[in-house]
Amino acid sequence: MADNNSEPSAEAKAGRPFPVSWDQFHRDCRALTWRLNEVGPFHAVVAITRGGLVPAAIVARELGLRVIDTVCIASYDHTSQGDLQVLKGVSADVARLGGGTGKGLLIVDDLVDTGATGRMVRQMLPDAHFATVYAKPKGKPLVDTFITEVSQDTWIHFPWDTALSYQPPIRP
Ligand SMILES: O=P(O)(O)OC[C@H]1O[C@H](OP(=O)(O)OP(=O)(O)O)[C@H](O)[C@@H]1O
Ligand code: HPA
Ligand SMILES: [Mg+2]
Repeated sequence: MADNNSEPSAEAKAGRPFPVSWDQFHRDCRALTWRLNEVGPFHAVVAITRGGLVPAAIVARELGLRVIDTVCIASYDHTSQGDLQVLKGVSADVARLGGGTGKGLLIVDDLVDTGATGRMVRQMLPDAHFATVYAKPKGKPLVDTFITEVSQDTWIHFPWDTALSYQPPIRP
């Protein structure tokens, strides 16, 4: 935390860190796919970029899906949430596969936090199945299938955003 007169650091604002390794992420994606396998079959995967690209690749591999589209949305600059920007919507081919409402399509993202991103994609594809690997309580009602819930004051550190570094001992 910074001194009394200045803003708390981004890390402090983000609360508890929850680091996720590549191994853990892969295992959680596989667990998600086992659940999705009970719900499908799906015509195609729609990944919410960029974070959804990594689980979408793993889920698509496990479910034997080769049609993968993206919805490109940006809102966070590291831990600061800004206005949502839709940079690209669903492609015409995949929208047609989902009959215009997303029926039979699988939307994948790494997590829901406030739910703002998920809400926007649900408006585009109301009948699609929405899956995330992690969910915080505010966003959870928007998701059809997820694997791990973390508290709202937790910040998930994904392996593609982090690197191994020295940690000082708890007792100096
Ligand atoms: O539920 P919300 O509060 O909307 O937050 C969740 C979204 O935030 C992150 O994306 P971000 O906008 O950081 O872009 P990125 O995927 O490119 O990192 C994350 O990947 C989710 O898509
Ligand atoms: O907890 C989070 N971790 C990484 N990116 C995020 N975007 C929204 N919430 C998070
Ligand atoms: Mg994202």
